[in-house]
Amino acid sequence: MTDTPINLDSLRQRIDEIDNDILRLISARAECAKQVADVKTQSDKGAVFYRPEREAQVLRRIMELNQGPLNSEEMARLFREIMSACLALEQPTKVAYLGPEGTFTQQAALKHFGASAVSMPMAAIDEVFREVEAGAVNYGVVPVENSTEGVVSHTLDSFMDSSIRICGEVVLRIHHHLLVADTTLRDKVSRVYSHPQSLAQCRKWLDAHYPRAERVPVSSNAEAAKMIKGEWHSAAIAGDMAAKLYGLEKVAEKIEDRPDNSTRFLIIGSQHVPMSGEDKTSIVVAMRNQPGALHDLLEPFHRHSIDLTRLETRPSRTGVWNYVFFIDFKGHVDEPRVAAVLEEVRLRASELKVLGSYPVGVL
Ligand SMILES: C=C(O[C@@H]1C=C(C(=O)O)C=C[C@H]1O)C(=O)O
Repeated sequence: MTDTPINLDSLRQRIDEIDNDILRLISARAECAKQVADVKTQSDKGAVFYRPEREAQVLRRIMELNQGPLNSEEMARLFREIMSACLALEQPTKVAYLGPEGTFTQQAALKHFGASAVSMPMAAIDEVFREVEAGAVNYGVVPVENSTEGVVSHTLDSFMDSSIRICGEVVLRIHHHLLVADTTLRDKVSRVYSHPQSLAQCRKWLDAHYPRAERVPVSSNAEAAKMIKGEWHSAAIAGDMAAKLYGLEKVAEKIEDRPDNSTRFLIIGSQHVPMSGEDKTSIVVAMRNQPGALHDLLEPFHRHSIDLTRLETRPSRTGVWNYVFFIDFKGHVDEPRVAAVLEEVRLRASELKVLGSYPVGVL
């Protein structure tokens, strides 16, 4: 090793000097953010402090400028936290998420808003919607689709009778672990608790390693983690946050059947988000029950070369909504070509609701 004491000392002195600079610069940035808050308060009626499009632009710019040695995701994560703290100086952001504590949705909320946001667990998806609608919180975070198991239908259904808008998205890699408590007899595990989606995502692994264990679906992975505390023959499938929160040990790590297993979450609120330069739009459309309805709906997108990223059909719950399609596509409602397509779709559909245009998830 070349680390003689003299070298180590001088390197640490250099790090101290750099830290002084970082401290000074972060403080200067925070001062600026406070001034931004003053400008917003003076110019807006009911000032909106959190600006998803601006945050996405800041993070994308940092990732582009970054030249290492830290990788761009890591660098963006650090800037995410700096912005989170700056925004908290403007206004503390309250975020409701699908709880209980320790769920992947909480992890998604943390990833999107950073640690300075105040996050509150809700017992169900429609409660998250209600809290946002009532103005009790600024934003909500709900899961919407999983790469292995598909759509979270509760979330889509909640949009049908709500005025809530989508303000953002965040995608999380989902790693599941088999967890036990310190009182569990590991070789006697006869029951595995988890959320039905997680059980499904680990089906093959369970078939291979615990073919005889009873699989018990519960309301969330965090709930599963909590339940096994008093049961010596039970294990839970959950993620890192739940493992840490309930002090459980990992018997096996990353047991999801697909290595690219990920879940997409939506940030819901009430604001219109301006263009960030790389955006998505979500709409819900009802078509009349007639042959060729789906073709008529999709044709304008094709003709205007607009990229669809998701198409989901839900059964209608009212007479008006015969066939209901949830469509995500690349682009923003403020772009003329998108506005033109939506105008055409509006003429062909019996109902069209724009759920929101928002920045494509950065982190
Ligand atoms: C500073 C602003 O307010 C908030 C904080 C941001 C930041 O720290 O960079 C960015 C967007 C907003 O969420 C702003 O709107 O520019």
